Amino acid sequence: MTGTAEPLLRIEGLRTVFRTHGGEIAAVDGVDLSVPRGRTLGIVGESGCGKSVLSLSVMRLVAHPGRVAAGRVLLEGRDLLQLSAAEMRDVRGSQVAMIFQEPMTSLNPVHTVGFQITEAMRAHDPRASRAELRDRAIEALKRVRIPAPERRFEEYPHLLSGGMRQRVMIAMALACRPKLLIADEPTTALDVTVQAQILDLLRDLQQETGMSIILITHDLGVVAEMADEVAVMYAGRVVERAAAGAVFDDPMHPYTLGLLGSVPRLDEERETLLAIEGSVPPPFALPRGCRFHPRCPFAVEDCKAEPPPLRAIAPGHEAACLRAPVERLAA
Ligand SMILES: Nc1ncnc2c1ncn2[C@@H]1O[C@H](COP(=O)(O)OP(=O)(O)OP(=O)(O)O)[C@@H](O)[C@H]1O
Repeated sequence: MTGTAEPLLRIEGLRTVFRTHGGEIAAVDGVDLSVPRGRTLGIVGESGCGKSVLSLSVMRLVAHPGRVAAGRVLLEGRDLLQLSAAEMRDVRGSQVAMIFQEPMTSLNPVHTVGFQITEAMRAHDPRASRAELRDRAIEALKRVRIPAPERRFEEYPHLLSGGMRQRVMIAMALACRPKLLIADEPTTALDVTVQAQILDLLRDLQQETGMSIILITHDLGVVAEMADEVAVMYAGRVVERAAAGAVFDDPMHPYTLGLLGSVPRLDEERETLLAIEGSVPPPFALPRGCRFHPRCPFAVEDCKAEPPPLRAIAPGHEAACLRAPVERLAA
């Protein structure tokens, strides 16, 4: 990753497992990542590759029968996995906040928007008066560019459009000025125009506040627009990691090439592939060796032996592939 300054968040050797009838499975299996201050890390990969479990692990919100089995999640050097439940509650919202794909499931339909924002604020500042909280909540609605915030404050969530609901969620998430915002598919449920508005808003808010963002998405267009750094996940592991420009211009892992819908050719033009065949194997049916090898057009016998570690292929650009960079393989 670029930059030498200490990152805001460093994830080391994270492993999150679920107990199932067939035994314990690892949905996140040895992930190392870092998020620089004020920057956006995009985490991409197909459905089921472990993106959401990774973010829930950072928030310590993995529900039973799941648990974080190993690793460290260092926020400014402090390991969140070692905090007491009370300390972690304090970190959530005040230092790290999260927004999800479908805001309606996170907003309570029986309470007004204002009530929900002020309750979230009260949890972190129990001594604030009602009037103070109201003012702050309206301020928070203004920050996310919600028109007529005083009126919206009194309304119930179902009266708002999907885009407005996501703005309310962002307002709640940012109310306590977190240093890190985790956005899990924040625009997936929205139509394209609204999607662009929400991404613009997140970018503006990042400029204003200097917060870091982890943006989780299966949409490479969103990542291209937003991310400074990109981590590509496959079957619970990071398979490629670099500055966003490098991942898009010079992808080195065959899976990334597949996601980008392109294969390298001698004349350096890209030829479109319809899709990578097959799907992400579930954690209980992982192939030996490289987890991508059954779907990989470049796989050789050695790929079936050991899982390849992430290694630097170019400065600041890592890939977990014996054959990387695969551009060379086209020659
Ligand atoms: N409660 C659970 N019990 C067992 N396995 C689980 C549980 N929750 C998630 N998993 C497994 O963990 C793996 C990763 O899931 P995760 O939701 O993180 O993927 P994702 O990349 O975020 O996909 P999506 O975009 O569909 O949410 C999946 O194979 C899933 O089956």
